[in-house]
Amino acid sequence: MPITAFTVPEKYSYQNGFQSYHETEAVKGALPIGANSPQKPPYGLYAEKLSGTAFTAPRHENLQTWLYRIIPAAAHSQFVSYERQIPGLTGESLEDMVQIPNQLRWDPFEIDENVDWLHSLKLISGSGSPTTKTGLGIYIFSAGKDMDPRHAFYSADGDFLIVPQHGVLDIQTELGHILARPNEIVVIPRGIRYRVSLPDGPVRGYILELYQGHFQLPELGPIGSNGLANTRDFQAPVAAYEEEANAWSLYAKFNNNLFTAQQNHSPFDVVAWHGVYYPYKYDLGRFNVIGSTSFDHPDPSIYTVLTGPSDHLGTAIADFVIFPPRWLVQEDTFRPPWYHRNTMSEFMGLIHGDYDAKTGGGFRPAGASLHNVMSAHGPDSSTHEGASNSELVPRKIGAGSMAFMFESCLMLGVSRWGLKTCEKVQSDYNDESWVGLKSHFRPPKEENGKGGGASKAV
Ligand SMILES: O=C(O)Cc1cc(O)ccc1O
Ligand SMILES: [Fe+2]
Repeated sequence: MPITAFTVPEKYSYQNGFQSYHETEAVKGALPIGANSPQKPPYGLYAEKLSGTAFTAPRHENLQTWLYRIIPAAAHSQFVSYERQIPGLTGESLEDMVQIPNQLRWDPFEIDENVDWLHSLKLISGSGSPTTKTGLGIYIFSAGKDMDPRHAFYSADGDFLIVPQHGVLDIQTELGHILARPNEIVVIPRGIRYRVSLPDGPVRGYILELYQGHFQLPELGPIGSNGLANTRDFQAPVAAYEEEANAWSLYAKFNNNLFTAQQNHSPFDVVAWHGVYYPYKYDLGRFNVIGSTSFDHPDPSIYTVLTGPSDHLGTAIADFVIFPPRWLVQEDTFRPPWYHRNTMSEFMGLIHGDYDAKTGGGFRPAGASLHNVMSAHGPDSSTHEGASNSELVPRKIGAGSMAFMFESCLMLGVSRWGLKTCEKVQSDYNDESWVGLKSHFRPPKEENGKGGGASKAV
């Protein structure tokens, strides 16, 4: 169910709509009328353009926003390499990742209470490169401290799709405030500066960074004009600003390295903005689930919330797919996911509850799994046993659960941190899940010594 019974302070006000043209002003009259860059913008503000696509991108893809701010973003010292190492982020690189066909599963990642959001980012998997704006990166975060009140961060590498698993993220962005709780997601597009504090204690979760393009809503095809994640349920912040002449540090993630620069004014000084390039959040409880009401288990693409398309229609660099609570009613059907091998790779996480393909207990909230290109997988043996014998009455599954998948057309590499340093890889994943699967093959008895081409194994 959507999050409804939660009162939020007024600073968290939102405007609704996915890639809708929004305009918002924290001070009435701060937006110029009928022009973007007048000789003197209202109230002595500077006009600044933020481009999320090429200037010349076609209109339906073009993502730009005009900001009206107290001091331009350019007013900072030169960036220098950030000397402090962030284990699992700096020092890891997409080029050094290993590609292996093994099915991988991770125990839950622990919360590190000693670090803030920025210092908690761990690159676990990915493919491509931010330098060529290709592919994606997958990160784990777990933090127990607010970011310093005068630190701000941005990634030049791509769009962050943040999946909180534990705790509340208070995200102050240049374009306004966003509060994100587990079962909600936040997208912070490339370049937007923000600061994360933790109003409710430690946090943990997953991030998909799209180095290429931007997230879109999937096509609905024969589903029609509504369904899945509905456009109006995406929420963008309203303009909020502060004016502060103190010493600030700015951190930039640039090809997965960190750089820092200094400035003497708050980066959160945008008084008004208008455009279609902005951060937003979405409550996964609002997802309208479509499913089979006759027979067979459908492809999980029916659960796609957002897609990061490649240049090939229907093939994603990264799909964000969820497995919400839903009714299963199919007749004469093996209802959990089938056994399969997929040309796409599948990285999965669990926000809370359980996942219907893995009842054996090894896939736990805050853990993860990776089934790479053509790596065979499917229900574990206990799930197979249960689902092949259960009475097929209508059944609600996943109450209180939310699993998700980052699905990519690319072969995903795994970082040194992901494979070794984190010490969470389960060595018994195959044994626990599939190696014990038994043969149930009972061919009909041969009549007159004829028929059947089966050879007997010796
Ligand atoms: O492997 C998985 O658990 C994810 C998945 C779910 C499903 O319902 C169908 C295919 C699929 O890859
Ligand atoms: Fe799968």
